[in-house]
Amino acid sequence: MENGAAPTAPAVIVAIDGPSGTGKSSTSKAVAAQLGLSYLDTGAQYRAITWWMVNNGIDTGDPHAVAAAAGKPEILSGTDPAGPAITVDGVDVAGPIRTQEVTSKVSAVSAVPEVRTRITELQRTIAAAAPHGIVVEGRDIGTTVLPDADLKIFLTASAEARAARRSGELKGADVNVTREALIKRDAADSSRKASPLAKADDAVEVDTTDLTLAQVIECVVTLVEEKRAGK
Ligand SMILES: Nc1ncnc2c1ncn2[C@@H]1O[C@H](COP(=O)(O)OP(=O)(O)O)[C@@H](O)[C@H]1O
Ligand SMILES: Nc1ccn([C@@H]2O[C@H](COP(=O)(O)OP(=O)(O)O)[C@@H](O)[C@H]2O)c(=O)n1
Repeated sequence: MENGAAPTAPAVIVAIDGPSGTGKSSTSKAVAAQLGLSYLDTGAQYRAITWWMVNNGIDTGDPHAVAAAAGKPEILSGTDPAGPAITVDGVDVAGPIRTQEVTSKVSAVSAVPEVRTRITELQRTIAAAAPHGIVVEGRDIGTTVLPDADLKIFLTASAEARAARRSGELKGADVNVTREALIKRDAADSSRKASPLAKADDAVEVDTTDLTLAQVIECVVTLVEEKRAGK
């Protein structure tokens, strides 16, 4: 099978977690496209709700205010790996959710339990509806959102490699500033009470520090194909 899922291939649910810059989005999109699966970027959903809070004057540093507003925005996520769309109340926010302001506030918003309950429910509904299966990437997919996933991957990489990758994207960004911001966000995501960033006990850990993106994709595709063959 070269491209797309064979009509008889069983649906497969893949959870890909890990800290920032380990390659979750690039790997997940490519694996989903190659195997004919749907794709869900859960970080984009947390960014979208954060964008809405900022746009509506909610103090993102006040967990009570964030909790009270958590049910208000309507967040819709597309699942096409070739063009994953995200809208809030009908507005395309694919660009605005990537600003520095949203990036600096997203950890505080996503630590609020009411936000997580709402977004987790959306994620489970989307995963259940995927016809051939789905690759879902985030921080708590293997541990909390989809604990029965067929395959769980936990990507890691050194802080240096991750910072170099991220500052390559943010043209002109100082690599040391990027590294500190990334470490701070990972610490916040790992230490929160409500479903923190964590490796599930049954996840396969892949250290991508010295691997090319193509090598990581190949590794994950092989693991998915092995799972499918055994189903
Ligand atoms: N193994 C790798 N080697 C080099 N660059 C990579 C690798 N994996 C991802 N990248 C690049 O690093 C950046 C961050 O990757 P991304 O997939 O967005 O990470 P994450 O979703 O984990 O934050 C992207 O520019 C991507 O192309
Ligand atoms: N499953 C998830 C996914 C993201 N998040 C939050 O959303 C933020 C942005 O996620 P992202 O995947 O877009 O982050 P990067 O791609 O910038 O690393 C994370 O830093 C977490 O605070 C989460 O709490 N749980």
